[in-house]
Amino acid sequence: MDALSYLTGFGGHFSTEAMDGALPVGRNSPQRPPFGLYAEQLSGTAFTAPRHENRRSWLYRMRPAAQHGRFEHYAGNPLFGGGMSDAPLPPNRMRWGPVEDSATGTDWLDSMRTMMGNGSAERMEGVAVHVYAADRDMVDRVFCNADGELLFVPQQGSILLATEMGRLDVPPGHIAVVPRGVRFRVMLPEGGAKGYVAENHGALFRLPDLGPIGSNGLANARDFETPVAWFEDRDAPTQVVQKFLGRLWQVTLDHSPLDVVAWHGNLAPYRYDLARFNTMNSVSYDHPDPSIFTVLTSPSESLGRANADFVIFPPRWMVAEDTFRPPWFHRNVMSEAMGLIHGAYDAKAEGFVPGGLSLHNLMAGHGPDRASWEAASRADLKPHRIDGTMAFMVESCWPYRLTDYAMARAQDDYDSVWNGFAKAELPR
Ligand SMILES: O=C(O)Cc1cc(O)ccc1O
Ligand SMILES: [Fe+2]
Repeated sequence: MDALSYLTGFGGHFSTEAMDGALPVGRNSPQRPPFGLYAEQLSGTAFTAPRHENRRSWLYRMRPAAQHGRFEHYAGNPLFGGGMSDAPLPPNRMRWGPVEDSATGTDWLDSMRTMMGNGSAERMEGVAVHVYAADRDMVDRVFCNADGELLFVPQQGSILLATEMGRLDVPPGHIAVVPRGVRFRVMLPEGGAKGYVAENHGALFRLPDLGPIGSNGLANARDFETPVAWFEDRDAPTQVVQKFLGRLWQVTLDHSPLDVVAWHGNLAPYRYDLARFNTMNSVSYDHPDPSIFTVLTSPSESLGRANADFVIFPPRWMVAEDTFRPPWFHRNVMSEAMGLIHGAYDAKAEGFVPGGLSLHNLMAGHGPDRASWEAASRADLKPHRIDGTMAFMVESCWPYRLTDYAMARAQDDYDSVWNGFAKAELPR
């Protein structure tokens, strides 16, 4: 397939048409849109959200999205959504091995497994973390999430997201966000794909404020890429599976709903190459709080307290003097889900592997494992480059609960990575 085209900028007001003359000019809803297309507004924020937060787009499509029958329960994947475990959640540190393969012939949708989540789709706050391992394209069907926007973090295999608003290539090392309600299909490379998906029920992801950093840095707005309009004119039965309030529902259309010929607005899918992140770090002493690595943030209603922060641990120089350079020991009021795309993470010498996942819920004591602590406490503090690695964290102000699926698969010996620290010797 030819290289796909993108429009650049975060949250910009884009206009794009896949056919000349399809996009109405000067008004959103003309009496008769070009070619008999149907105008449809898709909103991501309340109509009355302040202008700087207001996100919506106008779609010009071959049939109205309203033209569909009754949704019925979809039984194809009980591990996606479906609620958290009723068993009491212990305050333990938790860790999981790499995403397990699915049965041969499983597409992205049926391979999705919900690991943890907080808040509620119904109250429109909180975040969930899912994993996928698929080896088959979605054929004659699309997915739609009414419960929030989806942030894809591919770990193995480049995925193609064919959405109502255009197509995105998303290789490992990139992330992509599909807005709530936008229908899409996931296409896979030879050999399949694995990865993580963070589902944001709350306020839309945005770039964090930069404060004293100034007007540039971290993820720069110009590096976000939104697809140009693309559509398929396909009169064949197409199943739409929709997640709504944590359950999966299905309806079959007689056509592909990926039939948006033109659109304009500031609510759209986007992708971002994590290698473009302009990483900041200490050039004097001490290890900064990981908020310095925030790519995207979804605020809660309390100032400075994120519903979800998407944070990365990218390659970077470590130069701090007289400093324990890896993450310190800590107990946080925020809760931390972490994954590893590739390489090794500087606080865990062993056991946190690419494709794996960890959870440190609020007040769980954690930080460097003993091997990392010993190495870093004795290291010669020359400038050192952490290379060939990309870990990420979905940090939330609400503690995560686990699904039964995740509970059953947690490593049972994770606590032991903090065994055997020698007692401090006080002067007598
Ligand atoms: O726990 C972790 O590994 C994530 C983390 C990284 C860091 O650099 C500082 C604090 C923190 O929670
Ligand atoms: Fe932490």
